[in-house]
Amino acid sequence: MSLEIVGLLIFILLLAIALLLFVNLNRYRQQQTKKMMLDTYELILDQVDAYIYLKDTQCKYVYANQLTLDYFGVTLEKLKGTSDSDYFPANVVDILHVNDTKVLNSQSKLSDDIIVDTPASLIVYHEVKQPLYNHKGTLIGLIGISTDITAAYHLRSKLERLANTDPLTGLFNRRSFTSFCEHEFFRATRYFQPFSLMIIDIDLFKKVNDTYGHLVGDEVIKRVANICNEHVREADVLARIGGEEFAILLPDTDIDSAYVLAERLREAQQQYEEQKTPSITISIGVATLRSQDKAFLEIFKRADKALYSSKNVGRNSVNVA
Ligand SMILES: Nc1nc2c(ncn2[C@@H]2O[C@H](COP(=O)(O)OP(=O)(O)OP(=O)(O)O)[C@@H](O)[C@H]2O)c(=O)[nH]1
Repeated sequence: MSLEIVGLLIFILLLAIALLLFVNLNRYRQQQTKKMMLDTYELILDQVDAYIYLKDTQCKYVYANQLTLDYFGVTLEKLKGTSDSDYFPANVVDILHVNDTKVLNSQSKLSDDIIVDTPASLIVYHEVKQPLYNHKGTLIGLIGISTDITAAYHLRSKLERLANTDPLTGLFNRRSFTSFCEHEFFRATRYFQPFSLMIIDIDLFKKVNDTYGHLVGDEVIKRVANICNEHVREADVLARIGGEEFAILLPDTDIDSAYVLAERLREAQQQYEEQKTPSITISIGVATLRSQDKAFLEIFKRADKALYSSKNVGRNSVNVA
């Protein structure tokens, strides 16, 4: 072999080595860039104030960001292959599993509020879950993002309570009472069950205010609210529906039983007031659901008419319409 050929072969070999090095270096650079990008994404996900996680199609965890890992008290390695039953109480696991299955089966997005109520705490999460696909478009699991909405939940509950209750007595107000009654009207008519209604009014209350002042009047209102409260059963709904006017919704109660309850309440109030100054009495109107009633308002109007009759016969009495 001539010297030129050997030289040429060495040159080709060196060129091939250089090319190989170049390709490998490029591949290495690409891998490094990819790793840096992944590290950056992980860093970002770990700093997001939300629980982010991936589950496979068997609902087993494959990834979770740092906030989730801290909450579960595990490392990423330990998390892999575990499921919700390792971290949540049984009732919560059931709900989470239903949601996961829905997302995987329907392959569509789902959002829900989850209440995790344990003896130690009550935490509310808003979770959004959606199916996860690989590059080929095959379903490989789901991605979930949960945010802690406990503070908003408490605020919403408080606002709801404020909107539905009377501040003086803590009883339901007229608005919420009406909605309970309308619901009960449809339930009772649908299942052919009885229900009755009592409207209770403090007698000559204007005189109490005029003689003793509004603060004493308010105390009297609270007294009546307390006596009513002591006489209602668990299923009954007691509300303050006006200034000195109360109402009790009595599910599964016919007119005779409602009358007996109303008489008992009137007597109890009278007895309680014997030693009080001012000493008040109450009048009550009672009505019950009739087959021809088309709306709750018809029962309410009859109970109001019965109350009017109680006032007309000299107050401190119960009447039925
Ligand atoms: N203290 C107090 N008084 C109230 C409140 N809401 C309404 N009232 C008063 O309740 C009184 C109701 O008076 P009326 O409707 O004339 O009835 P009444 O004096 O009870 O007479 P009868 O119902 O016919 O027995 C009015 O003086 C109202 O100002 C309240 O929250 N606190």
